[in-house]
Amino acid sequence: MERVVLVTGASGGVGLALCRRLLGEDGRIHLCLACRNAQKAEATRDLVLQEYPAAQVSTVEVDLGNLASVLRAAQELRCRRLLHMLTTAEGVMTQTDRLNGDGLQEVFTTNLFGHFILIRQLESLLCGNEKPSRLIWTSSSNARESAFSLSDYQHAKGQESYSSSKYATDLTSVVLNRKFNKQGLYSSVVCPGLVMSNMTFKILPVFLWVLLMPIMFLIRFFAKTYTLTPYNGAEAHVWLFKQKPEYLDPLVKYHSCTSGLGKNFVEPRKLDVDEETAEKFYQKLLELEGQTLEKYGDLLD
Ligand SMILES: NC(=O)C1=CN([C@@H]2O[C@H](COP(=O)(O)OP(=O)(O)OC[C@H]3O[C@@H](n4cnc5c(N)ncnc54)[C@H](OP(=O)(O)O)[C@@H]3O)[C@@H](O)[C@H]2O)C=CC1
Ligand SMILES: CC(C)CCC[C@@H](C)[C@H]1CC[C@H]2C3=C(CC[C@]12C)[C@@]1(C)CCC(=O)C[C@@H]1CC3
Repeated sequence: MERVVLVTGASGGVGLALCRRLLGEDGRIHLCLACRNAQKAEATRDLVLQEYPAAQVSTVEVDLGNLASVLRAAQELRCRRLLHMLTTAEGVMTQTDRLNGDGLQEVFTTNLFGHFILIRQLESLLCGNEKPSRLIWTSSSNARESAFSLSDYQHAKGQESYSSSKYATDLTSVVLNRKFNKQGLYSSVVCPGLVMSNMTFKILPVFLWVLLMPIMFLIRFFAKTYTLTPYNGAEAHVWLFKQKPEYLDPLVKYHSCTSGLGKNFVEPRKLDVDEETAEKFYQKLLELEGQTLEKYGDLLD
């Protein structure tokens, strides 16, 4: 049976590189590109098919920062009936987090809660299959406990919404394993390292990064997480794709690394999470999910 792999944030950066690399690893997979914009999704599909003309590639439109869009996408995916792996590679990092149309913090929703709802809505496809299914969350080395607080888990009050959302991602993955491993669903978190992408181009302009490139190649001899290209950044995702999920440690983050001479490898590092906090946070996510489903009852089957 073909394996169906859904990649969010597939239109650029690590997500697009991951799509290409997965097809290079296994041309028999069915790749589903999840993008927030239908035109971009089609353009990405064309790009991937140019490289792998025989590949099975479909698209689904989903804005992960918009819960109605997430529920509609889940409905559509449920109709397609199969899903074996979901990997997140979308993300927003901004100094000015704000409320979205659902009245939730944008960074929290896009980086975590939209995916949480998507996964919960796709539970029937992901759980109880003959072979284990898997989730791969793109987290970050920037996930910091100090940025996260249970009382303000959407990070409405602080200035570190990105770090908070990534820490929340790590917590969620730990609990998802506890709840769903028995049903054959396994979750892992990865960090792509420092990658030149639209995200980093918002921190410094492209020309500055280009000027800094020789320095960064030198730094890479000492800092292995300077992966620099999206291709290298997707190393940990691709490595996980090839592992048996039931043998992975749920309390580990898998870091994409690149040596000074450009060789890619994966480094597992223990997650800095308190399991009790993780469980409490998960209960809060369930509460928020309840409110969301009540609000959007018309989008449920
Ligand atoms: N770059 C880096 O150094 C690091 C990145 N990461 C993480 O890696 C992941 C990928 O980042 P990277 O490839 O660098 O970033 P990019 O900005 O290049 O790519 C982000 C992708 O997410 C999509 N996206 C953004 N917002 C939404 C949304 N609301 N709904 C659906 N899709 C959305 C973008 O789509 P569109 O094309 O429409 O904008 C794009 O395809 C992120 O989770 C990021 O946090 C972690 C550590 C370091
Ligand atoms: C090459 C250096 C001489 C100059 C670069 C300095 C900084 C702009 C970068 C150093 C470490 C980077 C980093 C990120 C952004 C850019 C830096 C601060 C991230 C925060 C990007 C998003 C993440 O998820 C984690 C990254 C950690 C490292």
